[in-house]
Amino acid sequence: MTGNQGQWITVDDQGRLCVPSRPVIGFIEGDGTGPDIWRAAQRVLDAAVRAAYQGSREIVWKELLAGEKAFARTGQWLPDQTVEDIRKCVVAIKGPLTTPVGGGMRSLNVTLRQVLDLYACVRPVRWVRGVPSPMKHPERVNMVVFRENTEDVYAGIEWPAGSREAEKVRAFLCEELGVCVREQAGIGIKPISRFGTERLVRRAIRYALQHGLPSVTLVHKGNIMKYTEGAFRQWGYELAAREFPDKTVTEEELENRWNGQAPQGTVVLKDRIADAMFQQALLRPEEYHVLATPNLNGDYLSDALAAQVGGLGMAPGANIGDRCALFEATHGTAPKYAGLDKVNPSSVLLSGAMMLDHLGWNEAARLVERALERTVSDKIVTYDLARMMDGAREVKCSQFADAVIERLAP
Ligand SMILES: NC(=O)C1=CN([C@@H]2O[C@H](COP(=O)(O)OP(=O)(O)OC[C@H]3O[C@@H](n4cnc5c(N)ncnc54)[C@H](OP(=O)(O)O)[C@@H]3O)[C@@H](O)[C@H]2O)C=CC1
Ligand SMILES: O=C(O)CCC(=O)C(=O)O
Ligand SMILES: [Mg+2]
Repeated sequence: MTGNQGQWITVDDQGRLCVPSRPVIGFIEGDGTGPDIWRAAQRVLDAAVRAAYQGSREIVWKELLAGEKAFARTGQWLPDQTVEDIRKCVVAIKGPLTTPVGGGMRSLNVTLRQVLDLYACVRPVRWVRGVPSPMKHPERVNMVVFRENTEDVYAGIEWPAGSREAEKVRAFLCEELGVCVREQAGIGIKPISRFGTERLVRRAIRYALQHGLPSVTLVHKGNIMKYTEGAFRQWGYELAAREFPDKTVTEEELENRWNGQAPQGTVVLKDRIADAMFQQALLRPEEYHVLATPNLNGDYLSDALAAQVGGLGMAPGANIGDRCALFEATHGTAPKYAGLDKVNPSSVLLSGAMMLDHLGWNEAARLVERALERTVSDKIVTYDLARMMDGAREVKCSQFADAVIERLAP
């Protein structure tokens, strides 16, 4: 029990959640447009839980500080208490947090993923009926990105051009390894490990098997970055052959052994070079289901795929580890709209629906999704969708939440 009558979620030794009827769930409001979208989403999530369970279940929210609000109140951008509280809550949800470009502090979003070891960034990209899209057939886009969340160039190992450290690394490379890097070059390191790759690909394959999805595609740039992205591909295939020998077939096996028909209950494991994957996602989206990617490819791909189903306002996500999960939209703080009660809260709302599914509260999750779809079908939308839609009624972020709540009733 906690002071406010909520109860802690616990995790058993198999990694399964034990969710009480009044779980304490942490939330970080976020910077920029974060407070607007969070307030809107929180109201809808509470209403959906009430509608689904008539008071027998309820989320007890616990605010956790990070970003500008944390700095203003504590002098720290990411207080240790926040990290500790997410560990304690096991499940939390956050708004976007600002990261300065070209200097200043490292990303708080990336730091949270690293310190909590939330190694899989899971971003489902699915079209909601009625949402305007640049695709002729947005309904064909239905993919889940599994992005490695702790390694790659996001590891934060880099030095500015001309710094003592960059010069030292340059000298080492030249003297010890015979590799010359131009003077006045900024230097970054891109670590990709077998361990990090295997746990991500394992999770992606398990997800595809559990959800009956036909394929998992490893998205890499292994022709150029042979020992990082190329290794990601290689380790992914090796993991599948070792741990899922009867459950995965490669494209080669599919053709040579199975005549193009994958056996029942198996997943086809493919790989695509990242640049080609972007055009495949536009031209033949129906051939892709789960995408397993290193960190940077997944970052780029998830925003591009979001555009195919209506934009960043419709793009949910989750950062998942073996114990904790932190849900968040794919997009950032959209600072030019901060405080205007304008942007689309659907991404964080759909992230909330993912969170409800994670808790096993599937009924409430389905209510959220259905009410959102009904609202868009009634052409009640925020500015981002309104500008692509004929005859839409453009509403504010908070009014959109009101409209979704009105449509929650079964
Ligand atoms: N996980 C996180 O917390 C993330 C944080 N960031 C951080 O956010 C800051 C801003 O990044 P930026 O590159 O501008 O990217 P953003 O994702 O914040 O915004 C880019 C554009 O996407 C559209 N958009 C974003 N959110 C919404 C929404 N809820 N509804 C409708 N449209 C939306 C807007 O398009 P339009 O202009 O066409 O209206 C916006 O200008 C940076 O500091 C960055 O580091 C970025 C990504 C993730
Ligand atoms: O941390 C940031 O500021 C950006 C992160 C990002 O773009 C993402 O996670 O998709
Ligand atoms: Mg991104």
